[in-house]
Amino acid sequence: MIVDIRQWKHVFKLDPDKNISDDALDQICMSGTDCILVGGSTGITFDNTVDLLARIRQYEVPCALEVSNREAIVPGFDLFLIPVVLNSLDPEWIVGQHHEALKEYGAILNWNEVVTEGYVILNRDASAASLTKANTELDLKDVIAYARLADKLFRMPIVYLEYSGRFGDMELVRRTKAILDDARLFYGGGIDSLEKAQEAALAADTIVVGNVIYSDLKLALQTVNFDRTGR
Ligand SMILES: CC(C)=CCC/C(C)=C/CC/C(C)=C/CC/C(C)=C/CC/C(C)=C/CC/C(C)=C/CC/C(C)=C/COP(=O)(O)OP(=O)(O)O
Ligand SMILES: O=P(O)(O)OC[C@@H](O)CO
Ligand SMILES: [Mg+2]
Repeated sequence: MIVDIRQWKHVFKLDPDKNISDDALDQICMSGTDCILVGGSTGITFDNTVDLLARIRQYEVPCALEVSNREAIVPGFDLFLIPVVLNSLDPEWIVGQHHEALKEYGAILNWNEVVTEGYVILNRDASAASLTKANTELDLKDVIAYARLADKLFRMPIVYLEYSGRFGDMELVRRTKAILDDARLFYGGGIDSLEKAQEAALAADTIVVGNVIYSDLKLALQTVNFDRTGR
């Protein structure tokens, strides 16, 4: 399947380390979201990723893997999204893991299926922030410089402002999107209602909805229904 990230406005992120019933998965996959992104920062294994992929593949919705663990690179996804944590203080999460993975997969992978994400993690309480030793004490100028670094210097197709677990600063998101020329701005964190989805969708290009799927499925499903015409 050919998938174009530039068409995505709404994405559900499913965590292979969390349980989801068949009925809930059915509703997520049939919700009208643009893509199911499979990923998480901890507890991701080859087995739980394969299991989730097999279940999602019963549906027509595009399905991408956000690679967070070299042991859990599973073939068969439509696309592979590769996070690079630009504000990590540890090179392991900027190039280290990637370097190791390319020793194994570099010669065989289909580069048309690989998309790099320039992550800026802004919630210091997120597990991804502690795992990657992200410097989350950033002001607007810092974030914009990281966004330009991703967009102009490294020509990454995605800048991802990550507040995982908390709803972020929409003014910062809006101002970051405004300086991007080519990259798409992904926003994720704390979207747990239609109102927040609407607000985030006005500020970013693509909104990512994760945790609320597991805490309140009904509210999660409502996030798909924001007005797409005003942008
Ligand atoms: C044959 C075949 C399968 C071919 C394809 C092979 C392929 C695509 C190879 C890619 C090669 C490559 C360069 C791989 C990169 C390897 C890798 C492990 C990179 C590191 C990625 C990284 C920086 C991970 C750190 C964690 C992170 C930023 C994860 C992103 C997702 C995220 C933030 C999820 C939030 O998680 P959650 O659990 O919800 O967190 P909270 O609890 O805080 O909410
Ligand atoms: O889980 P939430 O807080 O919705 O965040 C979504 C996503 O950005 C996590 O990587
Ligand atoms: Mg999560």
